[in-house]
Amino acid sequence: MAALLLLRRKLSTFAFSRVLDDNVEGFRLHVELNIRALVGGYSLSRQYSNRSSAKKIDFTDLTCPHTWYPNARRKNRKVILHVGPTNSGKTYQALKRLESSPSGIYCGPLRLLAWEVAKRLNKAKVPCDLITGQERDEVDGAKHKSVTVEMADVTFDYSCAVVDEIQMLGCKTRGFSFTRALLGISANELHLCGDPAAVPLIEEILKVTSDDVEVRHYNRLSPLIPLKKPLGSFHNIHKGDCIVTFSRQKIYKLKKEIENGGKHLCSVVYGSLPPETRTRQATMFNDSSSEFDVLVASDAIGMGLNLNISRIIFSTMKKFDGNEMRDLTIAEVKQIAGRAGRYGSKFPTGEVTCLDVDDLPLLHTSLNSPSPILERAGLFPTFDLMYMYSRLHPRKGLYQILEYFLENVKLSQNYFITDGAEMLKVAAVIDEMPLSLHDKYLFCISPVDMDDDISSQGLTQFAQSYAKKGIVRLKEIFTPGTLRVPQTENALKELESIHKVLDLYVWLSFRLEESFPDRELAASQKAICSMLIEEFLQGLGWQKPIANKLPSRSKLSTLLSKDTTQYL
Ligand SMILES: Nc1ncnc2c1ncn2[C@@H]1O[C@H](COP(=O)(O)OP(=O)(O)OP(=O)(O)O)[C@@H](O)[C@H]1O
Ligand SMILES: [Mg+2]
Repeated sequence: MAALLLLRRKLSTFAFSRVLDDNVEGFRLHVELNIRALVGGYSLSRQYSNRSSAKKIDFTDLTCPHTWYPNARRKNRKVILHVGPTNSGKTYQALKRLESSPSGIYCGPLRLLAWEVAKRLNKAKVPCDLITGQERDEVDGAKHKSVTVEMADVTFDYSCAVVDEIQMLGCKTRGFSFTRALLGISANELHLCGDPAAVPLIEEILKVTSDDVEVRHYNRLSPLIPLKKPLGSFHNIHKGDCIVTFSRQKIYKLKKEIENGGKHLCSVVYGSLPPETRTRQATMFNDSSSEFDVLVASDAIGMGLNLNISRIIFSTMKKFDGNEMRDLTIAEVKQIAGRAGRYGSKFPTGEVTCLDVDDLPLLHTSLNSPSPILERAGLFPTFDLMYMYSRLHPRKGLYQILEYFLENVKLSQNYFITDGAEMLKVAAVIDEMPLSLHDKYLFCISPVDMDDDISSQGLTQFAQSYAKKGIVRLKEIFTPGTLRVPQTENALKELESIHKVLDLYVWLSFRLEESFPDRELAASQKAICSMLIEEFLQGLGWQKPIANKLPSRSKLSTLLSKDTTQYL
């Protein structure tokens, strides 16, 4: 951990899984602009102006979340649900509409998808910004935006909006961001793409809005064949195969094993890999002139992505979900299997199988069953509700406020409360610091991984410095020029964590610009981290000489010895 200095405070580890992505933009706009938000039919500003009547408001009443979005409620939105199996052209049709609209927004669940859509629109001469928690790639004259769903702006008026993978509104950690997009985006046309299992719930939720809802059903565009035979041995791997497994150790083990066979080089994609590395690994696999013709991946590839995969091979049908090992759900199996044989790709007929014969029955039954109907959508109290509540209870810290809301919240039958465990972990650490409620909240929704020691210590350090001095210089915590190519898998994990800390700095720099002034340095060091990780990945297993994949060693060492943004 040579690169991270002054990380003094060790945090206790928690058993919860990773929770929140970035949704601060939405919340901040909420605070600034949503003073007219309606709670249970009352105007919050009117009620709030009078303390005694404010006391009568039950801020934990979340039974009418559609009233939180006055802009969308003023519209008579035309909502089109594009539903069907994977690879049926749902996103394609919605994007065609987006492309031909005078202004619009695409909201996706993954940075990779937002990136793919921005690239596609710009290529089609429709200028499109790419906005994620840690990126603002603005294009001259753009009236379109491609964003990760947490960044959707619910105060802006669009001609057309697309929310992809809408069934994610049932996700226990990120569901509320999809619900917010569903209820809050103000657009003439709102296109929702996803699994048919979400249709009844969405229709029910939208009964209380004045939207017109139309459902369009799609069929698969090209066949997906579930094989009766398992792979059996890695000797049977061929070009275009993607082996799916769920732990990073297993990913590296499989990559080594396949590469040591001497026939194939493997790209890898998994969640904690820096997003830019994931993008490059996926691009390398997709590129038919590249020697990386096999993919080893986790379920990080499982949603909406168009990759040149001919066959998906499940190395296991079980996954650790933060608490226990469990079988993959029907929806997960279908999503992952659906990456094989994408229409219009090099492999238009897809195949799917397992490594082990014992796993085949679960694969086959999952592929033949409909996904269970979604019963409820995620919801989370908005910052302004918590803020109003805090004004009446000034002694309570953010932890107590969050806990109070999570325990007392009232919901209609269409909703469940999103898991607040990650936010509570952060609140427990920063509540004693002299920070405003809003700043504390901001740290709570930042993309910190509190289960990762280095990442959580980074957050603590940033919050402490910010509380004490109001300005956080990156060099206080990080020494540029000390990053090295990892030699072991542990060193690799450490580098991934350092990347997360740098990523957190960039994220904070977009929200507290003056207090986190070293965005460029953090971004350049992030880029170096991902190159070093890729260098490590290339050094694994069997080696073929590879031309021009990365900067040469000498170029890399020049990069490492000075601060640069050259590779951003
Ligand atoms: N009408 C079409 N003409 C040409 N290409 C198409 C057409 N429809 C779909 N495609 C292509 O087929 C592939 C799959 O389409 P798309 O990504 O829209 O499927 P999807 O139903 O959204 O799948 P998923 O559920 O996995 O997200 C994409 O590469 C897309 O560009
Ligand atoms: Mg799609």
